[in-house]
Amino acid sequence: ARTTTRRHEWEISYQLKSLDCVRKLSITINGQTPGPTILAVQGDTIVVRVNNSLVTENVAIHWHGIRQHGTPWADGTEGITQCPILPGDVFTYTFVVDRPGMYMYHGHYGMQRSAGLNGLIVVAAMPGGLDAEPFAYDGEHNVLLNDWWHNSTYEQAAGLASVPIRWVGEPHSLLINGRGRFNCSAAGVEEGSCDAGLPECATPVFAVVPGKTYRFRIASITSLSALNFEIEGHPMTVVEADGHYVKPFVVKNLNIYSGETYSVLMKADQDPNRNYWLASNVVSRKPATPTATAILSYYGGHTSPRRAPPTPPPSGPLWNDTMYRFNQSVATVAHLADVEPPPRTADRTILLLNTQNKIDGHIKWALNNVSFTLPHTPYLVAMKSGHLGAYDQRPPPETYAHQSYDIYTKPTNPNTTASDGLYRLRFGSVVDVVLQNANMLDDNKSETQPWHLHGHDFWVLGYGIGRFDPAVHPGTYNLKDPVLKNTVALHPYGWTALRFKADNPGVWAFHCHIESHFFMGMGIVFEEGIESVPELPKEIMGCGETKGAGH
Ligand SMILES: O=C1O[C@H]([C@@H](O)CO)C(O)=C1O
Repeated sequence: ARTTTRRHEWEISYQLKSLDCVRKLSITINGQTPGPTILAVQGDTIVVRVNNSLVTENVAIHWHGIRQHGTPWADGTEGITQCPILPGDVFTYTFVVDRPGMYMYHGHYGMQRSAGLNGLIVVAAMPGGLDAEPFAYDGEHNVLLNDWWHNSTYEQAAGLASVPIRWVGEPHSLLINGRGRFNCSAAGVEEGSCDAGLPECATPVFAVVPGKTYRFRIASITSLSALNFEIEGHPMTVVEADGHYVKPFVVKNLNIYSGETYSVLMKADQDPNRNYWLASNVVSRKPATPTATAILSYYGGHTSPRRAPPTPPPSGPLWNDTMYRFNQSVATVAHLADVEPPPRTADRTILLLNTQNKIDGHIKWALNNVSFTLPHTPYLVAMKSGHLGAYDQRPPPETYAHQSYDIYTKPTNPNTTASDGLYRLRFGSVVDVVLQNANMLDDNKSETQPWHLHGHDFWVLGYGIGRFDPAVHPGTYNLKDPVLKNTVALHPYGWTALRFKADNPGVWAFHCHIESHFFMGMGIVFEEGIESVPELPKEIMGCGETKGAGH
């Protein structure tokens, strides 16, 4: 079959945008946030020439869910796979989209993703190809969900690094396809900075033809929030998650964590003479942000497509109903047509205890009591060029005191250490990772963490609430039809078990997709097959110990 090379020329710049009607300095691509949607067909090569016009700020862009087989330098993770792109510089990302599905891209430097540097990648299946959809639909819509703050990400970062911490707090708005509606008459809105009449923040409208079936491709790029998405009066059949077809199941509303994508099918079979709400609500953390809405409108119906529906917008499930969300996680298994049974056993198991900790009074997150920091020389570059002093050579711990650690109480000694050491995996080996959640620094508090792996999809073997027992729980793993994903929820006080093959030569991040949590050290890095990575492009070098080696 014929594939295409799709070329994009992007200019990254700061602009004043009013995504929720409140003016804010935002990072844009060709003047837009969200950036342009990359449309492709399975097997296509994507070429994006990124021009950094941020003037005083570096940049790097990650292609979330794209595995980068053979192009590990194009993953876009600053400090891991490349040096940042300097102001005024141009960097070209070239990679193949080898699986159909819904993906995204976003900044992976500092907290730029939260400043607006994000967008969608939609990869269509090759018609009649091996990965053709095992379902039919008449039309499709894309939905990009986000959360949004009015203060700058620099202010947020400074707050997170302060003693005492100034936490980012709940978002000011939720966005649907980059649009939200802040209440301009609310307290604290600066005079003249909010304009409810701007077309930029007009409520999005999704139009459907009566009787037809639609595929909604839904992605969450939130910085913090777990969301619940609902189309009023229209049940949704979940058919895809993170680029893999799932055994169809019907939901009234969908829980979606940052970094996840889903496709759902929706039948336009309701009264066409009125409109319906699409609603996005915060779940898992106590909401302090109004519902984001869009409008579903039927073509030919006797109403204006912009008219507000006659009913109140769906408010979502109870925010703290953990089991409601847990059950959706468990229900997400592979479609018969997309079952790729995992290896029966793993060569190596890494148990990762997720804790909130402190270093010199600064609040951090740690895995097995190590809080992650990025090295100044990207691992990929350092390892290929023999700069072994560029990062901590001691491997981080494989496990924690899982028999004695009490996940239900706050850490007795919250002090932790920071490291930029990484996990080196034997090429081709099968690796299990079990994430264990625990109580945070405050009593009776444990939060959902969405974990994202670069360079691979992993099988989701199991979930539990409570303490993971390595002698018992592996016996309960789903080895029959586990779904392959790149992002997965770790529920409060719960555990999540994953398996993947270390078969993609390169260096890959595995981290919490909450922007501020990664900033606070909540991640690790894997290396595999570094010896078979070919000569690196010079353009990824030029920082840290490779100063002078770049362009
Ligand atoms: O990392 C976090 O910090 C805050 C809080 O624990 C401290 O203010 C919070 O809710 C997080 O998820």
